[in-house]
Amino acid sequence: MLDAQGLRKSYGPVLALDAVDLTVEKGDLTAVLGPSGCGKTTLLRCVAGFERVDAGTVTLDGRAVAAAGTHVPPHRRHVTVVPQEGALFPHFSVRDNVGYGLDRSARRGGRVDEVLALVGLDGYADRMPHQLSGGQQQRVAVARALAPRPPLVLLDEPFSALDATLRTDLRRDIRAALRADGATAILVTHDQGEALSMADHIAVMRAGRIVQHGQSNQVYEDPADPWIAEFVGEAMLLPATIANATTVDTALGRLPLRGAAGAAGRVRVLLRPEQLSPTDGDLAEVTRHEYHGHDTLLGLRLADGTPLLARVMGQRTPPVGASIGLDVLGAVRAYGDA
Ligand SMILES: Nc1ncnc2c1ncn2[C@@H]1O[C@H](COP(=O)(O)OP(=O)(O)OP(=O)(O)O)[C@@H](O)[C@H]1O
Repeated sequence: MLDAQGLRKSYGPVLALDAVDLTVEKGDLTAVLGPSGCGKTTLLRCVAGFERVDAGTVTLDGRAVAAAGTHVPPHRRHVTVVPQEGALFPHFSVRDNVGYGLDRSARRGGRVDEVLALVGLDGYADRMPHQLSGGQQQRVAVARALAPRPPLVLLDEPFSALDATLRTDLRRDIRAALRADGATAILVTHDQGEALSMADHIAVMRAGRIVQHGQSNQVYEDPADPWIAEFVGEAMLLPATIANATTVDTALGRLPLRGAAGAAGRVRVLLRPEQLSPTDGDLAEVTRHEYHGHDTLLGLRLADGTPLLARVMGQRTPPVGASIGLDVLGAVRAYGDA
């Protein structure tokens, strides 16, 4: 549905996009995930047509909308945007906000009620925006973006102004609404949890480039480099020595490698806290607890001083000061830049 190739965009001396490629299949929700200032919003604006690209092409549903000598303006790209805060028309009812971009036959055909139901706002059509909570306003903004069945919906940090509890429900409901409507969407976020819980695919962006693009679980389990590993979740990078093609020696013993060993010799391996499971033994000392309700992060220290984290469920939490052994679950990814 979207094929962007070699996008470049500078603002004076700042290179905001540096040869960005991004493809999104029909019906897919792709998160563009990256830290502040990496170019996410610029990428959205180039796709939507609010910015002209300096180089590269954007093809939407088979049609070139940006290329050398071509710049199709935003209203002719038919892409819709859900901004950070809904930007609803304050003097229009919910129905009129959602129906704004629709022709008369679509409005009469019940599309407004259909998309309001999809976002969980059955019965709200006659309210005014100021009679809605922040979360409900964002739901209306999503309904409005879905209503004309655009080729692509762009969600620009749509939940960032909402509190944490509300965000969780909204993510789930908006993901379900996009899916039920068969929409193709890009979600821009700097929130790893949001990207992982909502998106089918994640494109990780750093300093104007997409540094990894894959299925969400792949990006989390098999990050392309240590920076991505640390950016998408809690990561420990443990010094290790390649033992053979399939295993590596670490302070936690010999561990199976995920993928090929690559370079021989000294490496670092990626461990996630949920891969470490406490057992009987005296490999590590528990130094602290970080309680999260559904689980606890244990701060650990190995005999050589190496700090580690293990994520455990409540009933198995060893106390601070305890000596424990550690089982490592699953394989580890090695990085050759030790
Ligand atoms: N209109 C502009 N003029 C000058 N520089 C800009 C402009 N818009 C963006 N930039 C710069 O381009 C770079 C990328 O900005 P962009 O807003 O795309 O990042 P972002 O990843 O969306 O950040 P955030 O998450 O903070 O919104 C930044 O260095 C930013 O300062």
